[in-house]
Amino acid sequence: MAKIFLIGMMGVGKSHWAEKWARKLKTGHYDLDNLIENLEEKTIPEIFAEDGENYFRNTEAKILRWFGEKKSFVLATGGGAACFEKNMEWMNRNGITIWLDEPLGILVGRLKLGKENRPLIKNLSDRELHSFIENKLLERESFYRQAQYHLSGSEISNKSLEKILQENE
Ligand SMILES: Nc1ncnc2c1ncn2[C@@H]1O[C@H](COP(=O)(O)OP(=O)(O)OP(=O)(O)O)[C@@H](O)[C@H]1O
Ligand SMILES: O=C(O)C1=C[C@@H](O)[C@@H](O)[C@H](O)C1
Ligand SMILES: [Mg+2]
Repeated sequence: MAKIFLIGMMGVGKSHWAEKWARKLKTGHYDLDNLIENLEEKTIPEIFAEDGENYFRNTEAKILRWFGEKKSFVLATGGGAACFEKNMEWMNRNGITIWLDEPLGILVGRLKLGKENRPLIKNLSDRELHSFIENKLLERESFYRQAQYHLSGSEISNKSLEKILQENE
């Protein structure tokens, strides 16, 4: 049984790995962004546009705390979740936190193809996207660094997950 919180920048692969790793661990796989959308019955861009980012961040923090009760899961948080409402401290007290990290070029390349569902980058040109992500990484790094584990590039693997789990048995 493991309580795993995946954190890191948008596009790094939190949703992708949460699904894979939950299947491997035969446990529940959750995505904080999807849970917010289901609760609000709106897409994330709609929530940002109609209710504002503050409302989104409050809802994100509230739903995150549901995981205090759960015994086993892999949760993909949203890209900003670690950086608001003392969420990082809370996750560190309530499970294993893993920062997934990829070089800027990889993030930008992936995000170019997936702007529509991400309100913070939806209206940016490709050139603006590059500097936006670069600045956001600088702004957020001090939060992400608080995670118990930091996996970067090729370190993001099943093998690393197994090692982390062994250390936390
Ligand atoms: N290791 C990988 N190899 C190739 N493509 C990947 C990999 N990880 C993620 N991707 C692709 O990159 C895109 C972004 O991944 P994903 O949605 O998992 O990111 P995220 O960290 O959950 O982002 P967000 O914070 O915006 O929810 C997706 O299209 C996904 O399929
Ligand atoms: O990096 C962010 O602030 C965000 C990332 C996404 O996962 C969503 O939570 C939302 O688009 C905001
Ligand atoms: Mg995601």
